[in-house]
Amino acid sequence: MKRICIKIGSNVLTKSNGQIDKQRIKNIVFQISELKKLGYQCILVSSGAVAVGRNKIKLDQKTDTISARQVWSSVGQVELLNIYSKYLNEHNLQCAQVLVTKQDFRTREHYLNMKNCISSLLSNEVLPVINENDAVSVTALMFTDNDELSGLIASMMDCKALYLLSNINGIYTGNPEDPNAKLLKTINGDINRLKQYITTKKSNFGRGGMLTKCSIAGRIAKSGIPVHIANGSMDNIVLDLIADHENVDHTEFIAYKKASTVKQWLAGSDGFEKAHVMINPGAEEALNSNNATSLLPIGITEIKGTFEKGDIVKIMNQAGKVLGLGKTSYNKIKAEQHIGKSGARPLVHYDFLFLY
Ligand SMILES: Nc1ncnc2c1ncn2[C@@H]1O[C@H](COP(=O)(O)OP(=O)(O)O)[C@@H](O)[C@H]1O
Ligand SMILES: N[C@@H](CCC(=O)OP(=O)(O)O)C(=O)O
Repeated sequence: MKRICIKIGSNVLTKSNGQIDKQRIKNIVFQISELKKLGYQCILVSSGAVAVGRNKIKLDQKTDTISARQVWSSVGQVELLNIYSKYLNEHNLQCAQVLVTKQDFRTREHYLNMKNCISSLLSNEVLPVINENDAVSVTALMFTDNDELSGLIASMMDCKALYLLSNINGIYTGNPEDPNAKLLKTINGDINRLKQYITTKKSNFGRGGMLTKCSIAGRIAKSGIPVHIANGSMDNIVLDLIADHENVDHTEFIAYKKASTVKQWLAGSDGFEKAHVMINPGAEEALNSNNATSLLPIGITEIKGTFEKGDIVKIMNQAGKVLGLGKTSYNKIKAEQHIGKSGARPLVHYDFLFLY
C-alpha cells in the first residue's frame, strides 16, 4: 500500500460566505475512494471544525475568544464528521474521528497509542479523519496549526507524501494577487529565501498562514517525505497530482534522502525541547559540512535550560539562529563539565541529530 497524508485547510471546506462547501467535501471523498482503488491508503487531516461551528451557533456576548473556539470546534466537529461519513458511505467507505493534542506527541506512550490507533484503522480499511482536539487544547498546548499536525502525522505514519491543500495554487514570488508574482514549482532545500515572498495575509479561517506552512513543508521534505502545497478548491487535485504532478500547477518541496525514523521524529519535535545549546562557529561549520558529524562538547559555548539523558535540545548558533534538534547522550550536569573541552563523548550523536 502507498500511504499518503492529505491535509485540508478550513478555507477549502468553506465558501466565501462562511457556509460549509458540501460539494468540496464530496469531491475530496470521491478522490479518496479513487485513490483507494489505485492502491493508496489515505490519512486525512481535516480543519474546518471552528468554521462549521461558527455557522451553527450564535454565541452570547459574554463568550470570550477561547471559549468561543471551544464551543464552535466541538459543535462543528460533529457536523463535519457527519458530512464526511455520509459521503464516504455512498462509496461504501467508513471514517473514524481521531482528535489529538500536541501533548500526545510529547510522551512516547501517547505517541505509540496514537500510532497504533491510526495503524489499526488503516488495516481495517477505515479512513482516519484527524483534527486537533480544539475543545481542550488551548494556547501554549496548541499546534501552530493543522499543517504542523499533518507533518507530525506524515512522519509518524511513514507516509510516502504529504499534500497540504489550501485555497491557493502554491507559493508565489510575492502577493498572490499581484499579476507579476510567479508560482514557485519546486523548492529544493533553501526555505529561508521564501520569507521575502510571503505576506502575513491568511485565508479567512486559517490559523498559521503560509510562512508556517513553508517551514513545516521544508522540514518534512528534509526528513525524506515530499510535500505538495496545492489548491484544494480544484476538483480532483490530489488525483491529478498523483497522475502527473509535474504538470499540475502547485509547489513541491523536493524530498531529501529518507531520514531514519529517529531523525524524522526529531524533525517534527520543534517545541518539545528541554533546553537550548549554543555552539561556536567552528562547530556550526562542522555540523553543516557534508560529513556525518556529531555535536561534541568542545563546540558548545552555553546551555540554557536543563535536560536529562535522552531529552531533546535545540541547537543554536551565536546569533541565536536555530540550527536543529538533537537527542542528548547524557544530562546537563555532565555536559557542563565538558563544555569547551576536547576528548568527551558527543552530547548529540549524528544518528540523533536533525539539522534544518
Ligand atoms: N507568497 C505567497 N504565496 C502564496 N500564498 C501566500 C503568500 N503570501 C501569503 N499567502 C497567503 O497564505 C494563505 C494560505 O495560508 P493559510 O491561510 O494558512 O491557509 P490554510 O487555511 O489552507 O492552512 C493564502 O490564502 C495566501 O493569501
Ligand atoms: N483545528 C481547527 C483548524 C486549525 C487550522 O490549522 O486551520 P487551517 O489553517 O485552516 O488548517 C479547526 O478544525 O477548525
